[in-house]
Amino acid sequence: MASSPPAWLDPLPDAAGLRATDAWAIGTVGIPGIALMETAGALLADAVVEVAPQGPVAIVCGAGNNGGDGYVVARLLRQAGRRVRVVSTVPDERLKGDAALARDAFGGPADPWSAAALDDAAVIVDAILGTGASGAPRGVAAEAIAGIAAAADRGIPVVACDVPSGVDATTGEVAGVAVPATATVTFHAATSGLWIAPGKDHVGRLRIVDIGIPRRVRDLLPVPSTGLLSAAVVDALPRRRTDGTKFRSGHVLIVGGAPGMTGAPCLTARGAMRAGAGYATLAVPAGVESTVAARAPVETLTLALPAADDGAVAATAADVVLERLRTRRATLVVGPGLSRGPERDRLLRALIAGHDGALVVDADGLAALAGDPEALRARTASATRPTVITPHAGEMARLLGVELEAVGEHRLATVRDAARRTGAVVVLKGDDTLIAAPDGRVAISPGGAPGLATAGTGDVLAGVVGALLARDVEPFTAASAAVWLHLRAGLRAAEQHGVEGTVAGDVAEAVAIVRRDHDRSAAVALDRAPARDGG
Ligand SMILES: NC(=O)C1=CN([C@@H]2O[C@H](COP(=O)(O)OP(=O)(O)OC[C@H]3O[C@@H](n4cnc5c(N)ncnc54)[C@H](OP(=O)(O)O)[C@@H]3O)[C@@H](O)[C@H]2O)[C@@H](O)CC1
Ligand SMILES: Nc1ncnc2c1ncn2[C@@H]1O[C@H](COP(=O)(O)OP(=O)(O)O)[C@@H](O)[C@H]1O
Ligand SMILES: [K+]
Repeated sequence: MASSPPAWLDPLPDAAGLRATDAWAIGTVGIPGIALMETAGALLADAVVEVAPQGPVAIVCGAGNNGGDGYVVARLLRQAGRRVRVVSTVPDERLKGDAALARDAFGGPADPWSAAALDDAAVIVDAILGTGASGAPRGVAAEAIAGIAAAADRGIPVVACDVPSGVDATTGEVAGVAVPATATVTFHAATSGLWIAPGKDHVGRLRIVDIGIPRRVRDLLPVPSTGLLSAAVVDALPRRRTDGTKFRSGHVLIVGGAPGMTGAPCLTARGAMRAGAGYATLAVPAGVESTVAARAPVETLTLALPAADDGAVAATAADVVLERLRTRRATLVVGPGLSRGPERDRLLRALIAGHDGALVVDADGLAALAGDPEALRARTASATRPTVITPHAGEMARLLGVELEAVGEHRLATVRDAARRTGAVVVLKGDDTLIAAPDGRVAISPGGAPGLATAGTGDVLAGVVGALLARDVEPFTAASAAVWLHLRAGLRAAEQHGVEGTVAGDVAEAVAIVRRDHDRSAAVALDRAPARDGG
């Protein structure tokens, strides 16, 4: 990652980064490892008590320091009068260093793993694998993880130590079995894998606790290549000026629509205009132009394009679109409701080759590039042609020519691969949305807005991205800000209409409200800032 990451990305270390942080605290600052482990164990014990204030506690420990944390919890809870049963996935003699010290302080070896140890537990502590795990859980560790999952199915809550065992702390991948935690207590900083599906869905309530590692470590170690999106991304966006014009506010030209699919491009136009575009043009097949004009926001223009035999846009429409773009600079958004077929494949290639400005490819536009992500390289090689693509998992699978399951299982690797191969900024949509730049940086949007899981919200997002690119916002920032505004709009729309009642149009409207509220609170913060020298 570049040496100064954007201020709006909260760095998320990978497992190696977190281990380096621990090593720095121990080796350079001189904090004994066992002291860190004691603090970690004490904070974990607090969480266990919150989850289950009484009743027996079953603690399952692994071979490494994650297991060591488990022995600290065991000692502290036993001292507090709880009935504690500790089982280990490895023979006692495997324990070394701090983990062995913690075991000794607890007062001796644990019993070997047995599923029966969980039977009467009021709560289970998963201290099997942490940031030192690699690959799918093996042997007794795998057996114990499966046993904990079965107990969780029976309703026993599970508190995970640092990371749910079986979840890759860096990628969020689950190669075999993984613990479904009720809560996860993670130390110093949450790693990227805790935010990415499917691992994210095993974390439960996430608590990040301070174990006494000085914060300045952030400035000393390499900056992680992944980060969590923060509200500050909106501060990076330009605002309309009093001397602005509708064209300076940004022009978005949307190519899409087909018989039976007239709503999609209209939603894209709505998203674009509510995100600040001053001007939007809907370029649609001639046969549906009047329908689209009737359904689109009244502020938008339409442009009739030549249609193919199926009524959808013909390949020759590229000339009409490119001619319009020559006379009126715009960000091109291609794909919403476009429909698929060879005509669209040729259309896409002509637009990619001929359009010199910013481009967003979404939905059926991506289907036209199936198995050929490199088709975008010729244009992305030039910095003057910012390109953002916005696939969901199915569109991503088609684009890269891989199985849908593979995208779901390897979201971080897949989005990075797509960005590298296309040279574009790639938005892999889902509950967690990942935004990758070709240089390897990834911004993670944590999701948690199920109201967005409804038809047409992706079309709205494409319009928001288009509007921000049309204001000359750098593409990684534009895509990230669009995803942030869209997520918040999904939450906002659900406040008003309920999660079940939210529709895509509500989300487009809410984009404007979310932006307004953000800008207002930013203005208030400025008003409250201390006066500068002489002011
Ligand atoms: N450092 C510090 O100061 C602090 C660290 N802290 C804590 O330490 C944790 C990191 O500890 P760690 O580095 O010891 O690694 P950890 O995750 O316990 O597991 C390694 C063991 O698991 C094994 N193993 C690996 N993969 C496996 C697999 N797929 N399937 C089965 N087994 C597998 C591997 O054995 P192997 O198979 O390689 O012989 C190895 O023995 C961190 O998450 C936090 O909880 C806190 O106390 C705060 C201070
Ligand atoms: N649980 C979820 N499942 C699917 N999409 C979700 C979910 N939560 C939020 N979203 C968001 O909703 C949007 C759906 O887009 P997309 O799948 O393209 O739908 P459409 O093509 O109908 O507009 C994306 O921005 C995605 O990130
Ligand atoms: K764990």
